[in-house]
Amino acid sequence: MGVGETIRGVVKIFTVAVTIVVVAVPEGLPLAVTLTLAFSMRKMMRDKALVRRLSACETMGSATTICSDKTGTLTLNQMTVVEAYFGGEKMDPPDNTQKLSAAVSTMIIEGIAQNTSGSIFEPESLSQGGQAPEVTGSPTEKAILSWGLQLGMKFSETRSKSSILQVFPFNSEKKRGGVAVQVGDSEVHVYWKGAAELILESCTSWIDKDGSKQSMTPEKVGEFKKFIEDMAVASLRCVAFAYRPCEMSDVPKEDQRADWVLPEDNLIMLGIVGIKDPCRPGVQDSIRLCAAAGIKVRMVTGDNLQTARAIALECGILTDPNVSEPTIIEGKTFRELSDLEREEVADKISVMGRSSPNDKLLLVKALRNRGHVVAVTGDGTNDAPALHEADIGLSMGIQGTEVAKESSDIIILDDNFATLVRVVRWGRSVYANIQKFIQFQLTVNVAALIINVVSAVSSGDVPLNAVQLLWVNLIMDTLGALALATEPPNNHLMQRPPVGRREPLITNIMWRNLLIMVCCICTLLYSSYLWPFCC
Ligand SMILES: Nc1ncnc2c1ncn2[C@@H]1O[C@H](COP(=O)(O)OP(=O)(O)OP(=O)(O)O)[C@@H](O)[C@H]1O
Ligand SMILES: [Ca+2]
Repeated sequence: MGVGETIRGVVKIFTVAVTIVVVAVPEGLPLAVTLTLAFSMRKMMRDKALVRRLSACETMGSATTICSDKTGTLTLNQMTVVEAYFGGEKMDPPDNTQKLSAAVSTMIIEGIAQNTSGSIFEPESLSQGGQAPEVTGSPTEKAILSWGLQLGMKFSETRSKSSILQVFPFNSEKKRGGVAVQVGDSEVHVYWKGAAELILESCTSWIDKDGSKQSMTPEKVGEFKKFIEDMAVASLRCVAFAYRPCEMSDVPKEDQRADWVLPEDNLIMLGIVGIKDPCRPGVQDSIRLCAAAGIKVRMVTGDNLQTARAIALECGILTDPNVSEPTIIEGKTFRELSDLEREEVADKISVMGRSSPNDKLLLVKALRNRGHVVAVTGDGTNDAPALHEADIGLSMGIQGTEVAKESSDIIILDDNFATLVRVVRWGRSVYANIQKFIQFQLTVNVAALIINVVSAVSSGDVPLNAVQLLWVNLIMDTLGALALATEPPNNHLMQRPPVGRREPLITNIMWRNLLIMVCCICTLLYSSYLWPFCC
């Protein structure tokens, strides 16, 4: 045998090998995955969800549980003060201060105007019947400031009467915010405002409607608690106002004042307000849709447990009003469990009240350890760790802070729970489209592989050479990917359980279809090839 012939033989073996590799590798897959992700990302944008990490679309489709915030996501975030309890009595309507003495009213108004992170813009034309004052700030602050206006508060005037010495801004961890103001030369007032039952615990006395200070007897504590409970059952957010007088001599000098920790014990209770934040319309339907899709929705909120329960009942997360721990649990109780106990309890939790952002993180960790694919919503800066830890972090486009948005995979532009459910639908469609493409591609590849290998072994030659096969692949892959990747979601997708973490991408049914199709294709091709020999 000559050298030329040997080389030709080697080249032939090489081309056959290349041909077999070309048919065996599903080159179209990355194209199809990217196409379907990019396509649904654009569609999701129209549905008010901005995808930051492409693969999150697909992960969202396999989510088994959603831990959702309450405020703004399940509710409208339009808060108004609808109940108030000051001077030891309920005010009816909540802006009726007739029973309160002037001193008490002044104190309440000073507390509202100074102890706030919001602001009020008072247009000058108001006196001539012009525009109404404009209130800005977080929804809770806005509600309280608007209520202050109803009480007759003159915002800038009240603020100019005293000067602020120190501020402790509200945070979700401590659930309270405070301020120290100097009135006159030596008088200092420290105001606190925050989660009602927590503030109540720090109070040792209360202010009567005539302005006299009464000590906080167990009966009175019971009365306050009853009032908080009643408001919470009516799904109101409860915020308490407390106060403590100080002397200028107790306040550190100006150069050390930055480290001054505002005194938070021995407070005097001024009163409590109940803030209504209605459920979003349509939230019930979305939650029902999730239930049908096998996704458990859990509410994690900073609000009082009873308020959380009432809202959860309203929007359908809970159906039985008498559920108990651990279905409905307080953040503190959950925090104090051991890692193992937490994992056991996590599965059962539907509502977590009075939670801090760290509790959210613990819940996400516990659920993930149980094998769940967890989607979490968050808005605050300190929600960032939970958003990071979750399989899919969803931040709020309107209420969310930049930090939360940066840590999230998807931004829900309208803060609405219904959008979240639409994201799940798109996610499932991405997953289904990828599955369809894989099935198509594998069927063709396996059939082509069998035919090529059998021909190569039996005759030493292949039916189509490498270049021809590449052409076929090019056309088939791109068009196939385009067709299958852009298929829109259908309703059937939301009626089956989530795929979760463990389910294989290629299911048994897909293998079965694949085998049947491969058998059909091979039989057809071989019989058409062998037919002339038989006749
Ligand atoms: N600006 C505020 N000043 C004082 N107290 C507040 C303020 N905002 C909220 N609170 C109190 O803190 C509690 C909840 O605070 P937190 O910020 O943790 O919840 P949230 O994030 O607003 O709620 P969610 O988790 O449902 O979105 C409320 O129940 C209320 O009593
Ligand atoms: Ca929150």
